[in-house]
Amino acid sequence: MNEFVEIFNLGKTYDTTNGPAVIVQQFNLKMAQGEYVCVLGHSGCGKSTVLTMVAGLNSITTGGVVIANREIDGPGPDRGVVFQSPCLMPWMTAIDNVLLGVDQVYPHAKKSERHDIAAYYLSLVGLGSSLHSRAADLSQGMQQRVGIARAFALRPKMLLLDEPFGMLDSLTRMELQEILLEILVKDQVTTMMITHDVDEALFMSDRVVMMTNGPRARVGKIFEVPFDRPRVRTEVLEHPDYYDLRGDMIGFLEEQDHKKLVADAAKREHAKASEEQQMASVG
Ligand SMILES: Nc1ncnc2c1ncn2[C@@H]1O[C@H](COP(=O)(O)OP(=O)(O)OP(=O)(O)O)[C@@H](O)[C@H]1O
Repeated sequence: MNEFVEIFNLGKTYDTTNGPAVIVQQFNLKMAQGEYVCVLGHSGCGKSTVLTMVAGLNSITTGGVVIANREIDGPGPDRGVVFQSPCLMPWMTAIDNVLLGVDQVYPHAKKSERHDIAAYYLSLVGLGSSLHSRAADLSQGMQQRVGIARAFALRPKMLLLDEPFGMLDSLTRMELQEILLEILVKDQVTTMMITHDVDEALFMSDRVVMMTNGPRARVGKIFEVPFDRPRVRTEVLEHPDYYDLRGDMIGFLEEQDHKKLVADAAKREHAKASEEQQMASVG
C-alpha cells in the first residue's frame, strides 16, 4: 500500500480521579491516499479519542501520526474536522462561517477569490441559494452542510468526521452521505469517519476498522469493502457480499459484548473474593 497516513502505536491515557486510565493502546493503522476508512466500535471504546488525536486536538500519550511524510504536532489546515454538531457562529451567515477558516488558510488570496472558494463549496453541498442566511435560521441538516463545506473549503489533505450525520433524520442523512462521497471522490481526500451505523460504514468506506472494547482499545479487525465506486445505494444493498459482511461486523461487535460481560463478571468475582478475604482476616 502507498501509505499516506500512518498511525503507529497510538495510545491515550487520561488522568482521572481514580488514577491514570489507559483508554487506547497500540492503535495501528495505515491509510492510502484518497482512502475512506470508517471506525466502528462500542460506545465509549475510544473512537473519538483516536480521531481527536489524529486531528491534533487531543494530546498523544504514546506513538504518533504521520500524514504525507510529516509527523503531526497539534492541529493544522491539512486536516478538516466535522463533528456531530457543526458549532457555527449562529449570528453569522453561512458564507461568513465558511470564510472564517478560508481567510485563515488563504490570507494572501484576494477577497473575491476567498469568497468564490466559500461559495463554491456551499453550492456543492446544496446551499448555493442560502449563502447569506444566518446560521441560526438554518435547519440542523443545513447547518451540518455548512460544517461540511467549511471543512472542504480548506482543501485538507485529510478529512476527519466524528459521526457527522448522527443528529440528522434518515433522508437528510442519506442525501448528505451521497453528496459527501461525490466531493470526496472528486477531490481524492483521505478520510477517517467514526460511525455507529454498520450500513453507513458499508456504503461509504473502502475499509471498516473495528475497535476492541476499552480499556486499552486497539484495532480488533479490519474489513475490506469490495463495492465498486461510484456507489449506488441499491446496487450496494443488492451486492452478494453485503449481508455476509454486515453479519460479520455485527458478529464482531457481539463478541466484544460477550467479552465485556465475562470480564465484568470476573471483576465482580475478584472484588467479592477480596472482600471475603478481608472479612476473614478481621474475624
Ligand atoms: N478528557 C477525558 N478525561 C477522562 N476520561 C475521558 C476523557 N475523554 C474521554 N474519556 C473517556 O475515554 C473513554 C473513551 O471515550 P471516547 O469519547 O473516545 O469514546 P467513543 O468510542 O468515541 O464513545 P461514543 O461512541 O459514545 O462517542 C470513555 O470512557 C470516556 O469516558
